[in-house]
Amino acid sequence: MATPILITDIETRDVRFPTSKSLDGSDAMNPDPDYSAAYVILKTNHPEGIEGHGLTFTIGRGNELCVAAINSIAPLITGKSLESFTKNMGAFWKMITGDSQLRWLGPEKGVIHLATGAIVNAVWDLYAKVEKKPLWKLLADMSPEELVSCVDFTYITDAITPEEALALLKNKSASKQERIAHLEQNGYPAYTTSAGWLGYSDDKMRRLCREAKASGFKHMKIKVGSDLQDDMRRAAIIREEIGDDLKLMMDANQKWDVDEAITNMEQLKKFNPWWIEEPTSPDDILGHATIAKAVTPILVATGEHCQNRVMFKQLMQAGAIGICQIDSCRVGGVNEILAILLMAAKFKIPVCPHAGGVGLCEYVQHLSMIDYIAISGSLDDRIIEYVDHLHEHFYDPVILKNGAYMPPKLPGYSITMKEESIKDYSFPNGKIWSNETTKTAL
Ligand SMILES: C[C@H](O)[C@@H](O)CC(=O)C(=O)O
Ligand SMILES: [Mg+2]
Repeated sequence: MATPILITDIETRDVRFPTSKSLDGSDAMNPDPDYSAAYVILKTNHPEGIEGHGLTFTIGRGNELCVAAINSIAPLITGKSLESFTKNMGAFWKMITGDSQLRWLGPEKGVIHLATGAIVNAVWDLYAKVEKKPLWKLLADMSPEELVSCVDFTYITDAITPEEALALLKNKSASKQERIAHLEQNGYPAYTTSAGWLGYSDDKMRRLCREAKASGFKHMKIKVGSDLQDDMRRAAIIREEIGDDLKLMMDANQKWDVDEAITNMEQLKKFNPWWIEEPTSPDDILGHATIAKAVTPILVATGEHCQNRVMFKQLMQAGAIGICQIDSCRVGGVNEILAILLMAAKFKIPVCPHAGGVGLCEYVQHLSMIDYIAISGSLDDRIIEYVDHLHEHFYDPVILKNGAYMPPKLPGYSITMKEESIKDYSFPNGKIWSNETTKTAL
């Protein structure tokens, strides 16, 4: 009998990139983000030294809280075998989120859930590396029954039951190989946000629009929500650069009240946006429904701050979203994402993941691919966000060809950061942060 693979130790790191210096990632609500990762490494006794890596994304201050929360969850998995989790991934997830004392900190929301995302994703990374498959392939090779068993249906059976999920997956099962072949040939379509960060000058925006168009993107997103006149001016510049053929999306990052969102979109609709993202508070389900009704045919998109599957369920049931933006670590990792993908497929809502952050592009490509291969079976109105920052810090960075994500080939969840990067960007003592010029510039 093979020796069980044990999780022998868990290491955590606080890694921060000073992106606020160049205003990369800036928006109306978050004008100076430092893209950061609460990073976790699962050490094992695997003979080849395989480790599980995961991260949860924050924008700087407070990253240390996520690291502390990861350390609080760590004893739940330390000393246990990988197999004890993988034999029933749904039970594994319930064990993590159901801890009777930690649960009080959420439940399933906020810092503790962000930390859950990092740990759960690290376990999936380890699982995929041990199986020598990229995560999307590990999931694609699972039977419908195995996929369903990864999901905790607690609180969502009024929207989808395990039996319905199974039927949905079985329906797509026979044609999985065709879709895998399509992805390997053409990739998964992407859109870029990199031209439209709020802090960029008009000249920079114009240059980046031209570059993005030349590299094959058919969709672009800009930030709105600061000052309406400024939003109109910037939208006009972008439309001038990209023409009428490319799709334009707008992201208000929760800046508006419900009525304000409706009146502002009345003005901004002249630029023909495909969707308005996070028009108001992420917790306001009925507010989103009101906006969605008022701004149609513009779609309402949200999800990057949607804390769990229950909120997604309500957004879908209320007809409040036209686009579902899963976030790989805001909710509790791969298991909960599968629950959301299944509900989105049932409600026929396209999933276009959020990826504006460090490592999020690396993560979400796997999620959209499994959605296409095994769950929704469709690419219609589905695109993955791409931001052109910090990929050089990962061992297996995303590969885009002609505006599409190519399926990752290396085993794991593509989230392993280079040791040198972890060391240099560790906060507050890494080289980058102890360097006086960095401090002065911030
Ligand atoms: C602070 C982040 O960069 C945020 O603006 C990302 C985002 O809203 C998106 O990518 O969408
Ligand atoms: Mg957004």
